[in-house]
Amino acid sequence: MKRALHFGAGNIGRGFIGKIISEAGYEVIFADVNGQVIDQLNIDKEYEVEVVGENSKTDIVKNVSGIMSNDPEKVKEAGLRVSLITTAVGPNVLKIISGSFADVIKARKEKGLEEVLNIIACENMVKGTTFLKENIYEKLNESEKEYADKYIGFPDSAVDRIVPPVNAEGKKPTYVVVEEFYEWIVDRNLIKGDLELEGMIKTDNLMAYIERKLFTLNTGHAITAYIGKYKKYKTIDESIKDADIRNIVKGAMGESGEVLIKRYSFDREEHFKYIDKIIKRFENIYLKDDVERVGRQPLRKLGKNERLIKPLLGTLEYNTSNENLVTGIAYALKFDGSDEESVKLSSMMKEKGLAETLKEVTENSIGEDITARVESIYNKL
Ligand SMILES: NC(=O)c1ccc[n+]([C@@H]2O[C@H](COP(=O)([O-])OP(=O)(O)OC[C@H]3O[C@@H](n4cnc5c(N)ncnc54)[C@H](O)[C@@H]3O)[C@@H](O)[C@H]2O)c1
Ligand SMILES: O=P(O)(O)OC[C@@H](O)[C@@H](O)[C@H](O)[C@H](O)CO
Repeated sequence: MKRALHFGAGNIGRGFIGKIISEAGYEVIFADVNGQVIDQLNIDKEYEVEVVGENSKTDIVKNVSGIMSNDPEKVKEAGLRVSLITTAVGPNVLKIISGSFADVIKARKEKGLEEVLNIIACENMVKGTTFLKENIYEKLNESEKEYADKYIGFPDSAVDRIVPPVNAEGKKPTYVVVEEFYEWIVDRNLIKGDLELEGMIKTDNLMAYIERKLFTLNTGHAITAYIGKYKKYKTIDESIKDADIRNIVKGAMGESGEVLIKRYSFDREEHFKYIDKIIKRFENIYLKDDVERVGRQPLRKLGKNERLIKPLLGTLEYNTSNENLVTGIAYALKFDGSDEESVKLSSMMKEKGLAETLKEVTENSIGEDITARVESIYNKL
């Protein structure tokens, strides 16, 4: 049986990527720092995935096990036995785990392995695998880099499935609830060997797909969360039902859409159908997706290559409208989530003020005009 190693046995790891890989006939070894989940995977060797929506169903994912990600020997041992390594740990964690990947590559070279290994980061970021590869290569010497160039593929990917955290009474810590929709798109040109997985779409045009997903779904999702939290809604489906929020969210997705249509020559009618389908996904009452989860890590989400600022910069490039995106950014700055980055953002806003905070988190990528417009909306909240 083919084997795969997946870093991040969280929502997406178990609810999407690990499930797809297991159902493609692989044994899946999960690596995580969450001992409770790892222990449960090793006890049961399977876990339950509830697919919720109009046609709900329960799937059992089999042939799984777990190792602690911070046990270098276990990670190296697993890395020698697999042909595929994937991640879903969060963009901020990729740098932290890059050393484990470097150790696996060194061990495979020492052992003289000539089988190919594909490494795919399945994160909400543009070119996550390329970023991971850069961090890995910093830890390799010249001959190890030559080995990696020959035998290791680093294809970038775009992942899409809404998978909220769940604490269901009487369910195991490995139980996960997912929506029906899923889309995993991988850059065909960077795959080594013949990686064929049912449920994985290979493309020559990955950037278009990554930007379409991140700057449509995640742009709208974030703004739904930020305004929803401000208006004291708990879940995404409650927020998107609020007509004022819906108008701003659809407006922002449309503004970002105009940029994507110009940049990638998307068919306009098709793209706006894609937007409508995503809004319907936000309305899924069975997901009970918390606005806190969707708004988490606002410093990351206000980054210049991220879901709010990158589309806004596109509107400046193409001279198209952006008032809803600007509104969304103002609400993002108001987000009082409980995660570390939200707490940091709140203290930055208190200590430095809006203009300085925006300048820092967006790496000085938006000018004074936009900042003034954000500030004027922010001050009325
Ligand atoms: N949840 C979704 O709807 C969704 C959908 C598409 C993409 N994503 C992306 O997938 C990634 C993971 O998101 P998630 O929602 O599954 O988050 P999550 O918090 O549920 O899962 C992340 C997992 O990584 C683990 N982790 C942290 N540090 C680690 C380390 N050093 N080694 C191994 N594991 C470690 C955590 O313990 C956790 O289990 C993010 O990039 C996210 O943007 C999420
Ligand atoms: O995971 P994040 O923090 O980048 O963004 C939160 C959500 O928007 C995200 O997890 C979506 O549910 C997901 O991108 C859907 O494919």
